[in-house]
Amino acid sequence: MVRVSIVGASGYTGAELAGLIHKHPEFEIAGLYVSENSNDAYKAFSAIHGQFAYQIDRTLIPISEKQITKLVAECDAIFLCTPHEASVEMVRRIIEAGGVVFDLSGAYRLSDLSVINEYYGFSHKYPDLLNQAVYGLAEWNHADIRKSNLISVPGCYPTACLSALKPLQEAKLIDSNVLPIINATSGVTGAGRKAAISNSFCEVSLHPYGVLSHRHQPEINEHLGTPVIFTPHLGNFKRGILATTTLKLADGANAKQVNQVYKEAYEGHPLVRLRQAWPSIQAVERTPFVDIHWQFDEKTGYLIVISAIDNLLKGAAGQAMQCANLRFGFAADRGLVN
Ligand SMILES: NC(=O)C1=CN([C@@H]2O[C@H](COP(=O)(O)OP(=O)(O)OC[C@H]3O[C@@H](n4cnc5c(N)ncnc54)[C@H](OP(=O)(O)O)[C@@H]3O)[C@@H](O)[C@H]2O)C=CC1
Ligand SMILES: CC(=O)N[C@@H](CCC(=O)OP(=O)(O)O)C(=O)O
Repeated sequence: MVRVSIVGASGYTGAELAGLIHKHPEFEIAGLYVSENSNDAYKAFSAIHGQFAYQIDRTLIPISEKQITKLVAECDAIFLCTPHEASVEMVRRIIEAGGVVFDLSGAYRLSDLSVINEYYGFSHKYPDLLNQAVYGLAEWNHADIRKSNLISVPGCYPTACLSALKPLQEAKLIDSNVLPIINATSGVTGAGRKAAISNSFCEVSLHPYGVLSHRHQPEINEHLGTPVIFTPHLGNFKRGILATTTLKLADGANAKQVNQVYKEAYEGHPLVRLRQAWPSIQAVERTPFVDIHWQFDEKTGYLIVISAIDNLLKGAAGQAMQCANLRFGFAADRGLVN
């Protein structure tokens, strides 16, 4: 069995991951951790996440950045389900101690230090590690994920958007003179478990945020290889993301070519479902899949692509599990689909 520890296990993505590992035939939980001064230190994991009562009988252990190194000797891999700033330092310590880390935060997803500073508001101290990090978009980077000790798991919106757009970009079917426009809506778990006025029950309706300034725009740009306009929205539901992209196809490109590139890109990748109907959040909620469907308008030359994921699964814990499967030599979907 592959023994793994989860830091940030009281949070939403950490809890999902604990659930996935608990039922995985090849992995087992070595330990569940929270921060040094956490209000949840020494509480039972299932006291916070009641769905795991009588299933995952574990205590949340507090851990400091400095103590993280000791985990490396006690398990085969560490998942960081922690805030970006906390991950920066913990990743460095794990890698220096010879460990394997799957970081769910945005700390190691971008390569340009000035872009990190602009969008995350801190200066990154470890440019060498940024170069070493493999971006864990599982269907696209599986060969590198298998060999890496530092896997940076993509953000939730980028997973939905890149899954929809990469087949077209790789096949050069997008008109490079017209930026793809992405409008995406997320459920409130996307913002994490910590209390905030903007995420409280009576404040959430359906509204845009981070317009022209969200950190996922440079993440999509970098890993797609072409700039986009990305506008996120918050919706009044718990989990899921639906992303609608409107883009102009390159001159001469047609519907048949589009169908073919999607088919070829995702042949043999069972967690991507090329649907014959428009995706919905209901169809992906609590599943590890990304659903994609598209339609070409011959009159205007524009293509509409819609993708949907569960932000906590394909957008976070599910994809982290896919990466861990690949890194430890299992099929990408092992333990994720029955
Ligand atoms: N929610 C989502 O849909 C997605 C989230 N992500 C990213 O994944 C990470 C986790 O997100 P999410 O689960 O939503 O966040 P939550 O706020 O729900 O959970 C964060 C967890 O980290 C712990 N934590 C905070 N600071 C530290 C620290 N210094 N050391 C150790 N543990 C710490 C918290 O516990 P405590 O503070 O009590 O110690 C808690 O367990 C974030 O970086 C987020 O950006 C990525 C994709 C999707
Ligand atoms: C609804 C909501 O607030 N969503 C989060 C995205 C969560 C996520 O995937 O992203 P990171 O790992 O990059 O934080 C946001 O917009 O900040």
